[in-house]
Amino acid sequence: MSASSGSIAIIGAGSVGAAIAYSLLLRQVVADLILVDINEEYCQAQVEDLSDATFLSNVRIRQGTADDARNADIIIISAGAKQKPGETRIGLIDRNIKVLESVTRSLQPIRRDAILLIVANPVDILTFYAQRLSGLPRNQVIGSGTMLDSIRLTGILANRLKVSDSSIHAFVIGEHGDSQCVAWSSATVHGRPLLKALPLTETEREEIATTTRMKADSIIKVKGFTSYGVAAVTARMCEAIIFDHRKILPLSHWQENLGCCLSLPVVLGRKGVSPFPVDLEESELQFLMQSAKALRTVIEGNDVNSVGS
Ligand SMILES: NC(=O)C1=CN([C@@H]2O[C@H](COP(=O)(O)OP(=O)(O)OC[C@H]3O[C@@H](n4cnc5c(N)ncnc54)[C@H](O)[C@@H]3O)[C@@H](O)[C@H]2O)C=CC1
Ligand SMILES: CC(=O)C(=O)O
Repeated sequence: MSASSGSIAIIGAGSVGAAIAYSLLLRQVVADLILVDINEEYCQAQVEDLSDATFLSNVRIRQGTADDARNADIIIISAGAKQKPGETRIGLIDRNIKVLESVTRSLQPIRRDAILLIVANPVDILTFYAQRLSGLPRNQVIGSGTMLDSIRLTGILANRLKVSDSSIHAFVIGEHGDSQCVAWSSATVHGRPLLKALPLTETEREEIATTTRMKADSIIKVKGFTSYGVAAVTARMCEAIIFDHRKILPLSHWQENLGCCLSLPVVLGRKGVSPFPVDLEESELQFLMQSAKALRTVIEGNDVNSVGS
């Protein structure tokens, strides 16, 4: 299989950026990958290491600058601080908003049809500010959001049902963080309501939702970071964009009615995201409202208020 002729720039070549590059390289999503990092020596070493794997694909990988990145089809932002064990994603806001400001400034003038993918945390808040700072249409600035949580949830459910992950459609919605919730009412297994195929008590549902929500914390506690899951998720997003798959995925995007960015299912293709309606039960809607309120509180209560306004 050969890669499409496009290019993807990854800004932030740490554990996550390198894992994303590796996934894109193996999946041959585009012909050219550009890695950019403030730590140029480290970035060069990551490129050297990754280039030892390019014999498996037709992808070229190189170190670049913001000038190179601004002309890419997709620009991924994985630059920023990561959580220490026990720290919340929201706790990263002060450090990572500064990184985002500097990165988005360096990307100007940005290609008008570029898609900006935000991966750094807190991803929903940073997606909101990246929309403001980049000047791109909001549908072209997307956060990886709860797609990773949804993959984690699907894995648990598939295990219980002893079926493949791909037979299950189940979404985590809201914040990629503590206020997220599972949209149980819309979950299906091969088209059948999931709760019919797998009757779960309220307590069991709560346990599954908690395990899903806490998975990153339990990994970070031991190895200090997560990278492979979000890398696979980002590669899938890039494929959907480059090949205009119009895949329905739970991603962080602008919510006009809620005044913030959070995850609900959207259609993802070459032009970015477009809405896809989802039916939620009243209790799920309440959770979603609470999640939006939690995110708005961070935006309103922070001294990042003036960013890009
Ligand atoms: N959305 C998600 O599901 C996930 C998000 N993350 C987030 O991804 C981010 C990166 O995590 P890691 O790669 O583990 O951290 P890391 O510390 O390994 O790498 C971060 C990189 O960003 C670079 N950087 C910092 N400021 C920069 C700037 N102004 N311009 C260019 N590069 C800059 C650093 O030099 C470093 O190489 C964190 O915010 C983390 O919380 C991590 C896992 C999953
Ligand atoms: C770190 C993070 O956001 C995750 O693995 O979900």
